[in-house]
Amino acid sequence: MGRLTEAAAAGGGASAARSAGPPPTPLPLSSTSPGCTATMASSEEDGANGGASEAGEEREAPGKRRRLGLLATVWLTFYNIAMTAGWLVLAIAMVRFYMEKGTHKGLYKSIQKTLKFFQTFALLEIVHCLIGIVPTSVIVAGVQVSSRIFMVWLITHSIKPIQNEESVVLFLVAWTVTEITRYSFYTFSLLDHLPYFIKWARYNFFIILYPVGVAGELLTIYAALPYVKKTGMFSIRLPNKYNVSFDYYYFLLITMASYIPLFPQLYFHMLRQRRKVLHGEVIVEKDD
Ligand SMILES: CCCCCCCCCCCCC/C=C/C(=O)SCCNC(=O)CCNC(=O)[C@H](O)C(C)(C)COP(=O)(O)OP(=O)(O)OC[C@H]1O[C@@H](n2cnc3c(N)ncnc32)[C@H](O)[C@@H]1OP(=O)(O)O
Repeated sequence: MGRLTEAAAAGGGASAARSAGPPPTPLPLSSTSPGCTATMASSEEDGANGGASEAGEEREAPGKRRRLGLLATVWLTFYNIAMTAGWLVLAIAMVRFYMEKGTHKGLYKSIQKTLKFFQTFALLEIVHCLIGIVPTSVIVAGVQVSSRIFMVWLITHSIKPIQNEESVVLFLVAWTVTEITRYSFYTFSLLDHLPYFIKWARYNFFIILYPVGVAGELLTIYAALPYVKKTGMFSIRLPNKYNVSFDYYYFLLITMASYIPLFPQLYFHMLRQRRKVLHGEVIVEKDD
């Protein structure tokens, strides 16, 4: 497979880029629903085919979206408004906490309920993709959401001694700014009144916020390692009647290592989306 990048200069953003694009390329992974794409490899596969996922299939997702149109639009509008509001509440709580206390110590504890609620609610993003009401790649959404859920529940919630680390603030701030921008982008897009600065923010902020967030996450996991090793938490030792063993410490090391191949894929995916949406480029996969 060779990659050909064309500047479409259509200026119509993602939707125009989609309609100008060629028929979808067969995907390396089969998808699980008509509206879902299942690869991180190319942006037009992620979004531009609108969900037609198998070779030779007609574009199903646009049809499906039309059929589900009203219900899907109402639900997504509600969902995005709720998520924007949730992350705004979180942002205000963090700013207020810091202004009142002058320290980040105790910040996580004070906002943890809101954070857990809204970040867990974001699992619905995988469902949205699986049922085909958004064309985002299920793998991209899955990696993004599961790494957040992992950070919230299996790291910061479970390992109290690391809750006051500066690195926690780092990823909290990166997540919060990102999500306010992202969900308001979706909301205004659905309402057909997208201010340019929100579109610009959605496809520019991540350039800094993604590495900042990932650095915060990795430093937090790193800070958790000594505690996990000392306590043996979430680990299963032999001998036991099931004859299985699991070491959470090594699991964390493997998770940290998995950022090396996975994060660049997410980052480059976003850079491709940025070129497509802000500069109207069409990225075309062609068979040699
Ligand atoms: C068990 C342990 C697992 C651990 C795994 C470890 C490895 C992890 C490695 C990587 C870790 C990453 C950690 C993340 C950290 C951070 O988040 S730091 C903060 C900065 N973060 C960001 O900037 C995130 C940016 N990334 C993204 O936005 C995502 O990749 C995305 C959320 C999945 C979005 O992907 P994308 O394909 O670009 O989707 P969109 O362009 O947004 O959407 C495509 C179309 O779908 C429509 N749409 C999507 N969602 C909605 C919705 N909720 N409502 C309405 N519409 C939606 C969207 O509008 C697009 O439609 P069109 O405009 O018609 O194209």
